[in-house]
Amino acid sequence: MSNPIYLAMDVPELDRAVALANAVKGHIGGIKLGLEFFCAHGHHGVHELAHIGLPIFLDLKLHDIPNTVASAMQAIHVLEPAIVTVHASGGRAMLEDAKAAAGANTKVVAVTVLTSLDDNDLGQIGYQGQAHDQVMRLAELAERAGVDGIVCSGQEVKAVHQQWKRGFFVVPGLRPAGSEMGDQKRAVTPRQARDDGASVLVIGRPISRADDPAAAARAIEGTL
Ligand SMILES: O=c1ccn([C@@H]2O[C@H](COP(=O)(O)O)[C@@H](O)[C@H]2O)c(=O)[nH]1
Repeated sequence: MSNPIYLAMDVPELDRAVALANAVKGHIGGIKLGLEFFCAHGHHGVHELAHIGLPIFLDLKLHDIPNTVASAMQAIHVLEPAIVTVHASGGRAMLEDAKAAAGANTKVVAVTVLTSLDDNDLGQIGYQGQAHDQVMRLAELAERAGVDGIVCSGQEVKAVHQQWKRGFFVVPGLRPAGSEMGDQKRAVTPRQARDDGASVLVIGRPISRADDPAAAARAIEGTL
């Protein structure tokens, strides 16, 4: 089985990002580039990291009207990303158009409820009920719309996996036992997420901010 760990490359400087990727590449299965990286370094930055030879996950969390999201998907097609994120709450038509515009080798995954939100936060933005129920609802919408899978926390992935057997599940908000939560609120360990059916484990700060990122990545890999 291939290594499910994707390193979240949330470092602002391109040379640091390349150095970090080179340091840990033997212990990860892919590289996740988010908004921070893409806004700073664009296509050039993606090419620089693609040279390392690992799959690239563009975590752009696209969320707009269907035509705009489809156009954005076409614009990043040339980068041949393995995975791209869109927001499930953009609605069914947006999800369908995003999938139709993506390349055949790109998985489109829909972000359900950010792992930095808990039930209380959801109440503040007007959602009734619990994060778990909202994730399940949006997972059903994503499956019907024909995208490849969803992004959810490790607290929901087992239930989603039972409901959507062939789905592709990206799980961020992972924390090895004893590490700092930071802004993550629905966190589990990488091992638990993997055991519960995660396809991809997104891990950032526990590796990128470690004194020895390669040792941290190797230690997490060893727990899987
Ligand atoms: O619900 C979500 C969706 C995306 N993310 C992203 O994952 C990483 C997590 O980084 P850590 O440092 O391991 O917390 C980060 O790039 C987020 O943008 C998420 O955390 N939750």
